Amino acid sequence: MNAPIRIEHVREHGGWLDRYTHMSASCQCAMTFSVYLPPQAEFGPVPVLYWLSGLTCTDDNFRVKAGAQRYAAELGLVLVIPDTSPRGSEVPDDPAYDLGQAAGFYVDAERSPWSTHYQMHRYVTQELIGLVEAHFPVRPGVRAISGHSMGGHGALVLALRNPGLFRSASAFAPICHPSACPWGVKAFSHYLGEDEAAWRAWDATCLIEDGASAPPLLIDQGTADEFLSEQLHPEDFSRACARRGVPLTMRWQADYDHSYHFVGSFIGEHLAWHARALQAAEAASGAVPKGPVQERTA
Ligand SMILES: N[C@@H](CCC(=O)N[C@@H](CSC=O)C(=O)NCC(=O)O)C(=O)O
Repeated sequence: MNAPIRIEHVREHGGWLDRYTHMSASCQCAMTFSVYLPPQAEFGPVPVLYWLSGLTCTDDNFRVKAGAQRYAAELGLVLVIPDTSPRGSEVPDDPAYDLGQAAGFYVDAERSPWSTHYQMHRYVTQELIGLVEAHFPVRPGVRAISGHSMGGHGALVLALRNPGLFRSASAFAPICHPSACPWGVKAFSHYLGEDEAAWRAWDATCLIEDGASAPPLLIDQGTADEFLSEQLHPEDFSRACARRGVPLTMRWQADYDHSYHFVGSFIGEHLAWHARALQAAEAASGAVPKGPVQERTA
């Protein structure tokens, strides 16, 4: 595995905010990601949190808008922030903001012309985790995941499809039931095809209904979110979790919208929650953690 090439190096909160590029075998194009290394990482490996961003984002939105690095520095967490899709002139795109580049939906596409490059699930769960654990000061297997909107859907689905890969998962205003909302139906029709039965393996609500096991889950949802009623359906996910006995901390945040003002207001609480969950999971298990190649078969 080739080492990623560092293209930015910025001092922040006593640590370093870096950006890297590398050739991705999964996505068959150059991919960019950011990493925040807290001060504690100078002295040895620390736990890591993967952040997945939403529609229209690159790795930049989270790192400049959420204010997470200050909390990561306090808690001793590495942050890994991938891009939201494959990129480049050779990568198929669509003029709409909710399909194609910046709208990868964290699935492994099965349909032409998308399937050659749009392998974001495999990219994050196998290639990126493998690369991070080979080249950065992270404790192998001590991983959490979080994300916003399309990235919240990604965080839930990656955790549910890959038991043991992440020890905790959280989301801000996630697209909880993509098979039942316009954003998800459009993306899944293009990336996965018209057979809706195949969508269930990429839909957090359906995965819970179909018996997936889950790490500790936390969701924050703003009550003034402009996308809430049409696109997000957190009540479907809550109901499925309740029916299947899956523990979920679902918090309704009065008057918050869908933006990074909302994410930034609660990111510190999410990172602290993950840090506690990672510590508890590490204390509870002496077992060798699972590697990135182990994946739930759909
Ligand atoms: N029509 C809007 C939609 C874009 C948008 O709101 N994107 C959100 C994520 S929505 C679900 O994934 C976002 O994170 N935007 C970036 C930001 O920095 O706020 C539009 O095109 O503007």
